[in-house]
Amino acid sequence: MAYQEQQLEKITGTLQNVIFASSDSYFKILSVQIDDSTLENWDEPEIITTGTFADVQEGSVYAFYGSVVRHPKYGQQFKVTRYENELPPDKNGLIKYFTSGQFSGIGKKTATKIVEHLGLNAVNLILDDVHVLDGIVKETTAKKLMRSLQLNLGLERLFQVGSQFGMGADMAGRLYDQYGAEAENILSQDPYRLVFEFDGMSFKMADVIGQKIGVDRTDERRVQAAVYATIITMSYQYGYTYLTRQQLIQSSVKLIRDSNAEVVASQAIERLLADNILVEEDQRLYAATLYHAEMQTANDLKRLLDAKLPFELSEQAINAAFITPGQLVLDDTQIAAVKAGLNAQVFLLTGGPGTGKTTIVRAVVATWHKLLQAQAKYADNTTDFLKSYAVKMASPTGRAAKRMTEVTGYDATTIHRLLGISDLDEPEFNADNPIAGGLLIIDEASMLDIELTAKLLAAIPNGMKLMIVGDSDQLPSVGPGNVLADLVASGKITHIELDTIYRQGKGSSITTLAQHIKNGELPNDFMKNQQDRSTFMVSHDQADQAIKQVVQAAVKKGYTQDDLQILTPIYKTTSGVNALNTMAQELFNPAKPAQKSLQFGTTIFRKGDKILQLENDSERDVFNGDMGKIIAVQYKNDKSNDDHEDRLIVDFDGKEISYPKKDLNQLTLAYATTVHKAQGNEFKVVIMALTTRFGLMLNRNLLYTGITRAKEALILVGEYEAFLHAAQTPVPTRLTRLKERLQNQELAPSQDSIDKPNAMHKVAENHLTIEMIQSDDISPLIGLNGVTPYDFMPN
Ligand SMILES: Nc1ncnc2c1ncn2[C@@H]1O[C@H](COP(=O)(O)OP(=O)(O)OP(=O)(O)O)[C@@H](O)[C@H]1O
Repeated sequence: MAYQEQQLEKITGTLQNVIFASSDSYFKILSVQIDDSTLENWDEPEIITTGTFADVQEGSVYAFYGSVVRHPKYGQQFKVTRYENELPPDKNGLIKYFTSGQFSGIGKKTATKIVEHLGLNAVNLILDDVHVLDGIVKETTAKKLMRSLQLNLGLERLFQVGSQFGMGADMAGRLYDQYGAEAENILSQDPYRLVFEFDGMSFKMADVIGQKIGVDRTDERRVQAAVYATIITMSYQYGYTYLTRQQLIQSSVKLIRDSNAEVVASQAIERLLADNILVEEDQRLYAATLYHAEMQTANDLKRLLDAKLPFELSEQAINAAFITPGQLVLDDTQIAAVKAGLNAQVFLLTGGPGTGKTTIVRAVVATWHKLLQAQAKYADNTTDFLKSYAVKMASPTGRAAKRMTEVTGYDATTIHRLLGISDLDEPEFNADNPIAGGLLIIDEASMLDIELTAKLLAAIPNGMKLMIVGDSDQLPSVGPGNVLADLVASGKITHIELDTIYRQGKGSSITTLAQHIKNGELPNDFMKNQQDRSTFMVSHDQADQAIKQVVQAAVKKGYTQDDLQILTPIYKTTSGVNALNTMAQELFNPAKPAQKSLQFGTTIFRKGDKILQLENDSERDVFNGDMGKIIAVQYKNDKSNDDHEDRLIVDFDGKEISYPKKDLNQLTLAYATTVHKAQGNEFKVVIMALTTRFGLMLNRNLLYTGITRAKEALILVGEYEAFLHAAQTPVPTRLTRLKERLQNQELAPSQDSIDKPNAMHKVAENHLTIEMIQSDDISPLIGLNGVTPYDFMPN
């Protein structure tokens, strides 16, 4: 810390009162009476002091280190970098401190005894080991004293210990929240443990601490953390569910940096296997969570495929109830898709843009409801019956869910919400508490990763039909797994691919382009401008200016920021997300004089800005990829701001969400986004930038996903070679085993055919085949007395 000390001023003073304490961070504003200070130009007896503080006590004396800053509204304040509780320097003072009322059960006699036995360093000795009080005070008093001291001083000490290791107060605060008093010990004795347990602790950070405290490079705790960090990082970076042993060792060696690294890495793998942190299967090494997710997905699919259906709908029953949306004439594949959607226990529907996926979903939902309505009149309780067999619809993104609701007229939600997943807890709906309904339709399935899929499938009860809809040529999920492609490739699940493009008019040449890209080529007319597609071929260095001109022209034509989306593969470079966002913000929402704004990192947020949510936040019900608009910027001193914190209010399709400044890391400007972040969203106009500078990012699925986000017009900017290279380059293979598990039936003995009861199964305990046959062949349905196949037909 000495290196900072030279530039920092010091104030020793008594905390008079806490003017403000943030409810969700450790930020506080204090009024401090100065006893002593190094400040040269300060004549006032008090100073307003701001910073990150633990549970500081009014009336206590502290030493604050920091500097005087000028607040635009409130003038000069002392901004604290670190602080210490100035414990009284003599025995009498210390006795007074213990009897100040902060520590219940300690009177003058006990306080004197403690100070006499433990001396002036009593507080630190107690914090280090409560047993120093053995024989001095009763065990219960000792414990209480320890707890109060920890509350008052433990976090404070952790801030200091953390700062020695270059750890920010925010992280130290989170550590304290998770481990309490133990945090300091963990940091200074076994920081590598945090790589396994603490969200946000990278191996690199733990290693900085580990090296400072002198942990040997081949120490097994260090090596195990390196191996674990490697498998997790690679799985999430490349989307793998497993690594080969050789891959894992080779990559771990780079972190371990020791001549003996290969040997110790192998030993660490064995240890991690023994501890069930890794799982090995046929020379493949999995992080246990991913192994179980993959296994569970395969098991649950088999369970659903094997489960008895509550009823099967005959060809005739379906034909009779069949609803075709919008008077269309469906082709044979489409008709087969609707029937499979109604009948197959698990059904996969894939197809490119404009091939009719949404149309099929509409037909399935409408026909299902018609069948249900007809059947409901025979149920004991119509409402319960309709609820038990209702259609549920969900999608990985909020936007896609909203679109499903719009096109079908029925409720759709995010998968997170459907399952009741909150950030830390297990999902509310799971194998023991399954979701209810008769038919579940999942859209945008290309975005499903293996972990979410496992959670989703676990919560589906036997007999509930599952229809999975997606475009398998889009980018695979951000998280590990290659779920949609693996399901299709397994050949074990009823699958229909729609390949006739029906979209006409605006956006139709985009679907044709998509078809070519899918085949690994660019069409001959790629460079020829169409009514809905144009190309501006420029070098990488000119691309940002070209995009600027296109945006300016679009703004002139009356397109809004909602209509238009810039897509590019990466964040950095002049044609990356960051630079293009700054450029587009100036065009769509330029700064006005005296306008409020909040800065986070290098981003300046203003009212009216288009923004993107970067992570799942189930508490606020916003998810990675959701787009919204800033509708208010509030300063902490605004009269209307009761919370006294700087914040943004963001509107997500009618849902208003408030972000205190410390949560602004969840948001970014969204005029430009990566293609990955745009998956699941659609826009009227897409401007997509690709240049050869984007190198390894260029692949077919990226280009395909980007251009298929455009509904009405597509403008391609960049280098022809980059577009061609992307079209010709298949997406890198992901190491996953879901396909093989399904094919080889490598399924663990499971509770496959145990029926999980839910409301629906009570009705459906007996299997019913609804056909145009004599009712003698039909088992009686509990609660559905008198049902005949004719009841499933239209009136
Ligand atoms: N058999 C058909 N005959 C005529 N038009 C059709 C047929 N099937 C679908 N369409 C029309 O084609 C257009 C695209 O269909 P739809 O929106 O269902 O496709 P999609 O696969 O969901 O596309 P996207 O993934 O791009 O949303 C719609 O306007 C739809 O009405």
